[in-house]
Amino acid sequence: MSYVEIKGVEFTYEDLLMHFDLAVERGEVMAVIGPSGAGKSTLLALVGGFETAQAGRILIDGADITDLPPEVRPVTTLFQDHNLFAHLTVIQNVGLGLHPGLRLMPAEKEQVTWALNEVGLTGFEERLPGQLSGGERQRVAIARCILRRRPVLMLDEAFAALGPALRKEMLELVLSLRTQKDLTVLMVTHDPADALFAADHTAFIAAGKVVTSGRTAAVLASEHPAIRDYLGT
Ligand SMILES: Nc1ncnc2c1ncn2[C@@H]1O[C@H](COP(=O)(O)OP(=O)(O)OP(=O)(O)O)[C@@H](O)[C@H]1O
Repeated sequence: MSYVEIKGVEFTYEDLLMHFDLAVERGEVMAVIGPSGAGKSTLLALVGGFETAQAGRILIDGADITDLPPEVRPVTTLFQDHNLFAHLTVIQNVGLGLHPGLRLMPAEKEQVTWALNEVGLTGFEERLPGQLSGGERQRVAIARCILRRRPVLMLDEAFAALGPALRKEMLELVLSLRTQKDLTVLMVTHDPADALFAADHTAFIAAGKVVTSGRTAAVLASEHPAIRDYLGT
């Protein structure tokens, strides 16, 4: 049995019927690529519980999570934007990973300090998001994710707005956290280079279905017309 199992999961938006089957092994990074509107974000939303499957089951570590509300799923998601509250300091934003209130007990503050250190942001505690670079803001959001201690981390084009060098740096951080914290990572990206760099396996999605999945290099080299079209090669 795979660590994450998405089995016959169906969801419809207007005229697009999506039907997903996908298995992700424990500790791997799986990239999800495919054309705009293919259903990549919807797939992540279904796993995260922000959308509810109309049919099929989602299992994580053997437990059926299909009907659980998002906050109790063993999953945390990092989006491209809107991960942080602009009026809250770094420490408050990260502290939200522990509980929804803003008053942190000393032991909680210690945990936040630990998480900020893990992402290389010691000394940034009292800044507001507006006083950080894009990469630093995503580091704050990652710190909150690791504080939530969920075994599955999902990235929805989380680094798409960053330049190539910074994107690589952020992916390196994710890879190192994956190893240290035994995370399983599902990562939507539009950049095949990101998939090649970070992902053991890649799933190619088109028109609401997983067209193919396998080793990243093999998927990117596939002769499947939809993949060649998408890559423009
Ligand atoms: N809230 C919504 N209401 C209605 N339709 C939606 C909604 N969200 C997404 N859709 C539609 O569902 C389909 C899949 O969208 P989704 O965002 O999952 O695609 P995607 O592969 O992530 O695209 P992109 O790469 O552009 O982010 C699209 O046709 C989109 O227009």
